Amino acid sequence: MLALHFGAGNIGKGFIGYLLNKTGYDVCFVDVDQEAIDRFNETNRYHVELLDDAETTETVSPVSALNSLNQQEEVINRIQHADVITTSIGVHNLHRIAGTLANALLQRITWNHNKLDIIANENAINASSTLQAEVEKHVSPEEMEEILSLVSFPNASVDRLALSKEGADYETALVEPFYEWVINEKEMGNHDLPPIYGATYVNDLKPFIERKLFLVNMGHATTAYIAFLYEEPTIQSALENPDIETFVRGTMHESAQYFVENFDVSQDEMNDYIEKIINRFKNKNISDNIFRVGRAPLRKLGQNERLSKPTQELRRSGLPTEHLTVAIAAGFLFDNPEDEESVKLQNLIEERGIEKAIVHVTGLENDDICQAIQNNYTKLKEKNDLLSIVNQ
Ligand SMILES: NC(=O)C1=CN([C@@H]2O[C@H](COP(=O)(O)OP(=O)(O)OC[C@H]3O[C@@H](n4cnc5c(N)ncnc54)[C@H](O)[C@@H]3O)[C@@H](O)[C@H]2O)C=CC1
Ligand SMILES: O=P(O)(O)OC[C@H]1O[C@](O)(CO)[C@@H](O)[C@@H]1O
Repeated sequence: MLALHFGAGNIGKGFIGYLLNKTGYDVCFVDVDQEAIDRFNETNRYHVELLDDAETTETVSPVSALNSLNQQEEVINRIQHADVITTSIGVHNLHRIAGTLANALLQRITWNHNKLDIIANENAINASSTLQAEVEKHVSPEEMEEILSLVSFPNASVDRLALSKEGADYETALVEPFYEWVINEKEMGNHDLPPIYGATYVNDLKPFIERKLFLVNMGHATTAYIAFLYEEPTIQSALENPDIETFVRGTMHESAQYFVENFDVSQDEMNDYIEKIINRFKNKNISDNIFRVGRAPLRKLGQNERLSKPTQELRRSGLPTEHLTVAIAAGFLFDNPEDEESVKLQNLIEERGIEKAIVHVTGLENDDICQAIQNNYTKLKEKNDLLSIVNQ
């Protein structure tokens, strides 16, 4: 069985490629990083090191790799033969592979009548549907209908902290022991293949992807943005400060109310989930740079994203958002000259002012929330004490 995976980065290697290999697939990565591609093809393997006390290491083999930029024909050929296609290239990059996919799928459906699932594993709501919409832009409505008679884009939620070693060590992915890959079975087209090892199949993905994005990703991004203000270099060093830990826990408890209110989940279950996440973040075997975790703040502060969406939903239900509006304000202060989106965000604030920037970036419509974010932005800038801002 052949699995074609776009994105040989942290999640590609440490999570998706690892589980596809365990299921019995030959994994072929498609990436744009030629050095990484060469390394895969030289050794046909890589290592996955668990961030546990034993530093358990497993080898993933056989693997191969192609370059999506200068090996188009080979990539198109593999898309036609693949049994499953997956991605983890970043949701903002999905449009970059859509043209190649469209071209290859049109060729594939003329001769290969096996059903195909294409699963985008990105931190976003319905990333596979986003990829489908991008593919749609490259074909006529009739061609898309033909493609969709054989090809499906099931949505998924992926949860595992995956990072790399310092320097360009293409051969080793570092991952926490925990993982959760949840796939919407109702949206799958091919039910004949063996289930993916370690994956969970559900009929309703919404509670899973939202729980992941609005608690794990929200909490992680919040820690990074607050850590930046406290000049802490890593998520772990930041969470050693009890004020930061208390604050991050506060954002999660606010967000959790959205789930208690809207899904079949109890307060106790949410409390347990929150404590597990905080312990994962504090894993003493991880040293996670805040600029990696906080990267791309324009995306993370966006309308349907980890911070703004739960805040909007909670306000709609009249529930508290005191912590979340501070976390959003901290996001607007995240200033990393090496991060393209952070630079754009700071320029936007400079050019249009913080008030307009908040509305523009978050899409939040409620005047009270926007005002609260703006007030908190000023207080954080003046270096007011974090917990006192929340309690004012
Ligand atoms: N690292 C983590 O802990 C987690 C990451 N994710 C999600 O997984 C996705 C990937 O994240 P990471 O693996 O951390 O990022 P990464 O930066 O380590 O890997 C992304 C890979 O995609 C490649 N890429 C970019 N554009 C491409 C293109 N057009 N064609 C082929 N390859 C391309 C890059 O060269 C890179 O190797 C993101 O959407 C992220 O939100 C989800 C859960 C956890
Ligand atoms: O592309 P994004 O959204 O920054 O996703 C990567 C982040 O998501 C996480 O899985 C959880 O917050 C982190 O490990 C990682 O920093």
